[in-house]
Amino acid sequence: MFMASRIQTRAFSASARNLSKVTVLGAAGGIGQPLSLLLKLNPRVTELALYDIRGAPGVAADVSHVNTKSTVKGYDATPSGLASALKGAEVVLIPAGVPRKPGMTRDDLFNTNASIVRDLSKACAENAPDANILIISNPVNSTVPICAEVFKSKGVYNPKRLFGVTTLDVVRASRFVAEVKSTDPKDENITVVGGHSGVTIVPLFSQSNHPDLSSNDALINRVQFGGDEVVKAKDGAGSATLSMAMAGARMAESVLRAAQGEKGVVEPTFVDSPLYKDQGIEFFSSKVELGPNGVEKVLPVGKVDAVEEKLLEACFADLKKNIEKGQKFVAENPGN
Ligand SMILES: NC(=O)c1ccc[n+]([C@@H]2O[C@H](COP(=O)([O-])OP(=O)(O)OC[C@H]3O[C@@H](n4cnc5c(N)ncnc54)[C@H](O)[C@@H]3O)[C@@H](O)[C@H]2O)c1
Ligand SMILES: O=C(O)C[C@H](O)C(=O)O
Repeated sequence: MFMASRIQTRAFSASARNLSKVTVLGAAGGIGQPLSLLLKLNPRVTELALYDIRGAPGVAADVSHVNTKSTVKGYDATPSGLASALKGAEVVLIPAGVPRKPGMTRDDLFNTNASIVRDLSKACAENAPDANILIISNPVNSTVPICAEVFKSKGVYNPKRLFGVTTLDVVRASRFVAEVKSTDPKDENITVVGGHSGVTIVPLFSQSNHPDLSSNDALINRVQFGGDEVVKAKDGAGSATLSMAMAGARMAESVLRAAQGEKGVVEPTFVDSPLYKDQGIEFFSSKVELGPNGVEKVLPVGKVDAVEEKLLEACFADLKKNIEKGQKFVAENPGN
């Protein structure tokens, strides 16, 4: 009887039993705090683990008073604190790192954020090798390949479990289109593919309810450089945090829905992708069907028009460089 119940318990994954530990690395930051709050409000999250190099216990104490069922714990900024925050996690969100100031590109963050993401990825590979890793830290086009290289070096790389969070690009696209067309953003489903910076962000309006918008240069530019609007308005105090928290929480919710057995969950995300590997592009953001094992299926980009064809060409050139820069960084700077 005892043996039978043990075997039965093991037969169900934590997710199938709806026990989901979610960890945020960089939890005390501009994104980390509202993201932690939104995760605390998500009934799919049963345990919330918050880690930062400063301030995570305080954020955890605060968020823990929200009267939802999940437990919340803030971890000390020590290697053992980080390891404990990660052990048993099903989803790890990483918004750790510095944000842009006006005049900077996301690539200008590389020198600081590459080593932060490398070191946190190492901790993930060692303590939560089977977790779904959701990378928010910029430049996403390079930090996701950095994480992949670290997992490979530890022999635990599973391309189905690594996601660059590009949700904010589709959130913005649907909002901006709704402003132009006087519609409700919830009815606007805009596909955005490529990467997450400048011209690597490619909206495919020809596939939307408004194919005419694919010749609207101002709108294309707004989607590609939407992040700059916020950086400029914050005037040195950082970049998007609140809209990003919403987008990150949506991505985490989708991963958990799929993990808990829901079929047909589709999100745009920057993943190890077969779509343009023949052109040397190893990672690409497109619609991805999620499942209990992470990436279930990378969906094709579909039909694009002549304008979008040109946008994709410009995207490929930059994206390839960004990806290779991340891979080279880990090869030359493996860290401890
Ligand atoms: N993917 C996207 O769409 C998207 C959107 C917005 C911002 N971002 C990026 O997210 C990152 C964070 O932005 P923010 O506004 O929250 O910045 P922030 O400076 O407000 O917060 C970053 C947090 O990371 C923490 N941190 C730094 N190094 C760490 C480490 N080694 N381990 C754990 N925590 C560490 C800091 O202490 C800080 O609390 C930036 O790189 C930004 O460019 C990405
Ligand atoms: O613009 C930034 O630097 C932050 C983020 O990538 C965004 O798109 O808002």
